[in-house]
Amino acid sequence: MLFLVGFMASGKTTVGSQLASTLDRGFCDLDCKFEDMTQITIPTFFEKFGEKAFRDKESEILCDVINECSKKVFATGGGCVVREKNRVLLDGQHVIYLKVPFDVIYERLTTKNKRIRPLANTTSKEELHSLYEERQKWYNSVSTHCIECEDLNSNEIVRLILKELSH
Ligand SMILES: Nc1ncnc2c1ncn2[C@@H]1O[C@H](COP(=O)(O)OP(=O)(O)OP(=O)(O)O)[C@@H](O)[C@H]1O
Ligand SMILES: O=C(O)C1=C[C@@H](O)[C@@H](O)[C@H](O)C1
Ligand SMILES: [Mg+2]
Repeated sequence: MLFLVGFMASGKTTVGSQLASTLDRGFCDLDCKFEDMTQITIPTFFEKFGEKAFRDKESEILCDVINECSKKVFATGGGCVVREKNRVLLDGQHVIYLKVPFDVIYERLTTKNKRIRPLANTTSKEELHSLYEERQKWYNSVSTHCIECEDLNSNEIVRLILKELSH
């Protein structure tokens, strides 16, 4: 099992699916799995049931996939590392942190990919920056490999990950 962690819009879905096909493995995006299982979109789930209920379900799904022990590549939700329980679950797994500077993230969130994100769409740039800073310690602590993505394209990031994993 291989997990990708990182802030919203850091490239987990893009890089994860490319990495999975390069490795000839299955790919699973845990945000998509959440929506498949609950039959409700994440923004609507947040609206109806709130963040705590979202985090409970997110944890349950992470626990299930870890117990399944498949060989897939998993893209986690950006806030998956917030819960201590999830950080413990990820302990012992191969976890890749896609580290992207905040300015790049912010640019992507506001221009490139305006997918509705409950925590990004209603938050100011300053608040998002604090959230980004607050989470750094958790992304760092759960990850076995940190990839400084900077301005690399997804092919280059996949290549770097493969190099890291071969060590
Ligand atoms: N290396 C990259 N260089 C430039 N743009 C990228 C790169 N990786 C991803 N992107 C773009 O950034 C946006 C966010 O990427 P992606 O959806 O893969 O991130 P994510 O971490 O899965 O985000 P989230 O799950 O929060 O939606 C997309 O528009 C994607 O095309
Ligand atoms: O950063 C976050 O807390 C989130 C990121 C998304 O991937 C989703 O999991 C959800 O919108 C919460
Ligand atoms: Mg994603």
